[in-house]
Amino acid sequence: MLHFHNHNHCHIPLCRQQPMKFCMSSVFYFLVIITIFLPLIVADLNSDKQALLEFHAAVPHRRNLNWNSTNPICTTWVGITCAQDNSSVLALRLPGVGFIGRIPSNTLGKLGALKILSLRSNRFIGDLPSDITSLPSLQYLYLQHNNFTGDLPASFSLQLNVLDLSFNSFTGNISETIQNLTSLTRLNLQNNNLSGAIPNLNLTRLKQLNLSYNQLSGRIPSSLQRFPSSSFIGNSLLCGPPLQACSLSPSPSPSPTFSPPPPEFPKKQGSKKKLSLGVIIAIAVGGSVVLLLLALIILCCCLKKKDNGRSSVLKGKASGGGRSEKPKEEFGSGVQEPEKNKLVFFEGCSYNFDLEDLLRASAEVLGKGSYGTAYKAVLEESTTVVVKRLKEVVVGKKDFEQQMEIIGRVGQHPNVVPLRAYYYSKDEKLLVYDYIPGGSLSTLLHGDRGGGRSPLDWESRVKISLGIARGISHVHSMGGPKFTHGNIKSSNVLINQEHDGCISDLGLTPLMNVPATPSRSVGYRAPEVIETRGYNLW
Ligand SMILES: Nc1ncnc2c1ncn2[C@@H]1O[C@H](COP(=O)(O)OP(=O)(O)OP(=O)(O)O)[C@@H](O)[C@H]1O
Repeated sequence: MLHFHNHNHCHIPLCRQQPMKFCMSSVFYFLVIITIFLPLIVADLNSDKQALLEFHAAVPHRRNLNWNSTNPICTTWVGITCAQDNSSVLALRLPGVGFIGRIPSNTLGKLGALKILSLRSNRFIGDLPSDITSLPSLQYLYLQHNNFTGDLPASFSLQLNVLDLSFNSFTGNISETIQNLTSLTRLNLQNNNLSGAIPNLNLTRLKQLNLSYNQLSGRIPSSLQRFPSSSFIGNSLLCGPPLQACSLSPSPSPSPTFSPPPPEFPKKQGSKKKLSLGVIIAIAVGGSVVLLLLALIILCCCLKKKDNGRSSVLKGKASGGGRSEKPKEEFGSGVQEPEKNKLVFFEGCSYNFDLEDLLRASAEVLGKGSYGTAYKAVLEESTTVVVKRLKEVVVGKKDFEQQMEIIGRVGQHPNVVPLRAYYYSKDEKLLVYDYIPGGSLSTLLHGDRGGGRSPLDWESRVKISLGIARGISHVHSMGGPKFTHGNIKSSNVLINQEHDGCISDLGLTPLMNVPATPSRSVGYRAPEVIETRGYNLW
């Protein structure tokens, strides 16, 4: 790269003839190279840092990001992921941190190695600088749920894998340049003000497309007809499969072939028949009955919807496909004051999402326990957590927070599943744990009773039991004299990557209105002694 040998000053014969001079000139060139190129090696991170500081200074925000020029960027700055050798910033994830305002160009657009940019759920306004969308290494761009305006940028990084600009106020056409994004797997532009025709996007890797709720018009290109109608609904001027067929005659005069025939009203003049009184009464009675039935059905639907309203938290995206509802509508009173009711993260937790992100995540029910329902929630790439939705919490906010503080502190042990965050409001109490992919000891022992199941060997049982014992011992030594796990059973023992047992769900009993099991709150008793409902013997 340096092409040192091309510089005629130090070709080999000369060096042989003048060894001393050669040495001196070598040292000189070496120093020159170091002086010139060493700063270039670290320049990447420094220039990234500078660009981030400029962005930070220019855009007001609510949450403290700890972006202090004296702190190391890769380890202390919130939302930053660096390359392994700390040479550059690879990901910037700052969803829901309360940014308000425009993104100035020449700030984030200078992060030359950036692969992931997530600025979802903030309050950005104005144009999206094109230097961001065309960042050369950018693969994932999440800018949904902001208030960007102006035309969609026309230049995009050719590496883009995911482009989500949904729920903004972008105007203008969808640029044909999107056709060049051959790596694109997900394109979400729903709920903007985009207009014009959809370009023919022959993108074979594209798996998810959402252009719904814009003002797009014309025929859906054949290359996109493989997507469901939910990808296009809410664009009244759009036609062709999978939506309704296009009218062949665009002229205002209705075409006899393709326009629906006008409704046939009885002609006053032409009709000479008069209805008898009996028929009129029958129609009136029948009509009233139908109306009454309709009213009843609507009432039932409304009541059912209201009932399901609260339990729709975290279910919203589980089915995928259609237009996603705004979480505030789903969540009801629990998020009416987002400033006050926020997720509380414990110290040392590297997660960086907020309540809205959590509610928007696709979720799957893991199971319903005595304390509530556990969901597996998949946030952005590589972030999977378990959200436990507590029911029948009987203590007030202060006691709840105190107990959380103890659980958070006690959970710092390899054999305890750590509680990462919690959320408390009048109507909603959520706990966020790491997702442990190994599943529970209960499933390991009792799950899949098909013929092919081999029982858990003794070595594993001993290892898991020792892990549980270490976890419990730690809980007792750290939690103080009154703090116990309170609900030890095999579904609350999860198997970590080292095939070790980790206890979860500790310390919840004092919060709940669980059926009276007298000895639970005062200390550990074997589950088969105190458990009044079904239990698993291991
Ligand atoms: N952090 C986690 N990672 C993976 N799976 C989990 C996690 N937490 C809970 N689970 C699993 O989710 C399911 C439901 O768990 P949950 O704790 O809600 O109910 P439970 O353990 O059956 O009863 P209880 O509410 O009395 O603890 C269980 O199968 C459990 O093993």
